[in-house]
Formats: sequence, C-alpha cells, structure tokens
Amino acid sequence: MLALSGITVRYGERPVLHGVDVTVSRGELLAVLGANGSGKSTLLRAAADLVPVAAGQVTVDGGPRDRLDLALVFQRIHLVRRRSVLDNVCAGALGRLPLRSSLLGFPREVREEAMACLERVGLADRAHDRAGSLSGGQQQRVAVARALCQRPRVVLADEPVSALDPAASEQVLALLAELAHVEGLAVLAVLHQPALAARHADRVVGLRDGRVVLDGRPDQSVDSLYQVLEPVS
Ligand SMILES: Nc1ncnc2c1ncn2[C@@H]1O[C@H](COP(=O)(O)OP(=O)(O)OP(=O)(O)O)[C@@H](O)[C@H]1O
Repeated sequence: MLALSGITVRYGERPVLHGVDVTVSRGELLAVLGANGSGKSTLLRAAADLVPVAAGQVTVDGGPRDRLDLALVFQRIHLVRRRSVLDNVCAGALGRLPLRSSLLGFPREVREEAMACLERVGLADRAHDRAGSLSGGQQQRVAVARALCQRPRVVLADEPVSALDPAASEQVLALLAELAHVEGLAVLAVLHQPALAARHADRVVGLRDGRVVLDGRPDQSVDSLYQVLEPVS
C-alpha cells in the first residue's frame, strides 16, 4: 500500500497541500481529481520524492519508500524516439542493473522481460520499430510497459491521458486498472476527466485548494466528481 500521511507542501511561504492523507491499496486504481492548481501534481510529486515535504510521511507497504518501488508515467511521454520500442522498455530496468551491463546493451533476461511487458500492453509486434514511429496512445502504452519493467510496487501517473484521443485514453486507463487488478500494484493517476475516473478507477480522491474534499467510490455520483472540478467561488 502507498500511504501519504499528513502531507504538507509549501512553495516558498505559500502552502499548497495542507496535511493531506491519501492511501492507495495494492490492487487499486485511485484517481485524483481537482481543478487546476488544486495540488494534484504536487501530491504526486510528494509521493515520488520530487518535492520536499514540510510535514508528513510517505510509506510503501508500511516501510520507507525506495525510489525503485515507484514508477512514473507522465502526460508528456518521455521516450527516446530514435531508439527501438524494446530498448525504451528495457530502460525501465536500468535502476537495478550494474552500469557496465547497461552500457554493453541490455542482458537477454531483461530483453525477455521487456518483451513480456510489451505483450502486456499489446505492443509486442512493434518491439523493433522506432519509438518515434508510434502514435501518441501507443507511445503512452510503451511508457506503461517501461514502468512495468521497473518491477515497481506503485505506479504514479500524472495526467497520463491528457494528450490522447478518447479511444486511446480509454485504452490507457483500462491498462492502468488492469495493472492494479492483475499485477496487484497500487496505481495513483491524476486525471482531469471525471467520466474516465468513474469508468475505470476503484476509488476517487478530490482535491480542492490543497485539501481532500472527496474520497470514495467513483460510482457514488458523477455529479459530485464534477463539483470537485469547479473553481472555489
Ligand atoms: N514549482 C513551483 N513553484 C511555485 N509554485 C508552484 C510550483 N508548482 C506548482 N506551484 C503552485 O502550486 C499550486 C498547485 O499546483 P499543482 O501543479 O500541484 O496543481 P494541479 O492540481 O496539478 O494543477 P493542474 O491541473 O493545472 O495541473 C498552484 O497554485 C501552482 O501555481
């Protein structure tokens, strides 16, 4: 389980998260919704240790978090476009490989594991194509495969479908839900689309001005999910 407890983040003097408590169980896809500036990305960055927290703590399965436990998927897809799809997925394993072996090319076991990750996202047939030749939705699925190849316990996805068309968005969200349900990962995804959250997430957290204002099942009321997105009057 990923547990964020009492997370407070300030940028300069300005508090952006005020003692936020959020948990994501293994096997669960949690969607975080909120208006622009409500603190969603900051929460994800705090979980990933990419921003200093003024107070609170982050644990994974009850212990201190290890960088390798957490795999990140971003809105802007960071693939090496001129390298093969397979090499990009292999890069997910870099954190656990000795530098020498990665400089010499990825070992066979890693390439086999990366291939299995590509099968998982339905792109094994594109393994030897240049990553840059894939569509945006396919590239995001490669980014998910790379995250999987890291063997994480937690996946943190920051607006993973914001740049994708509706069909590709559904595919990527369904894939993230499957990783949670089948692989038993804890998956936290920051989303802007309540309808997508309602269809795919197991639980939804709503943030408003750096505070949790909703935490529940996504089927409770899509209206209440939309209300979270309304700016504070
Ligand atoms: N590096 C930074 N330095 C200073 N202020 C920041 C920084 N990053 C974010 N902020 C501010 O913190 C607040 C929360 O930003 P954050 O990006 O977490 O919100 P968000 O909910 O993810 O927004 P969006 O939906 O627009 O991506 C905003 O007011 C933003 O201006």
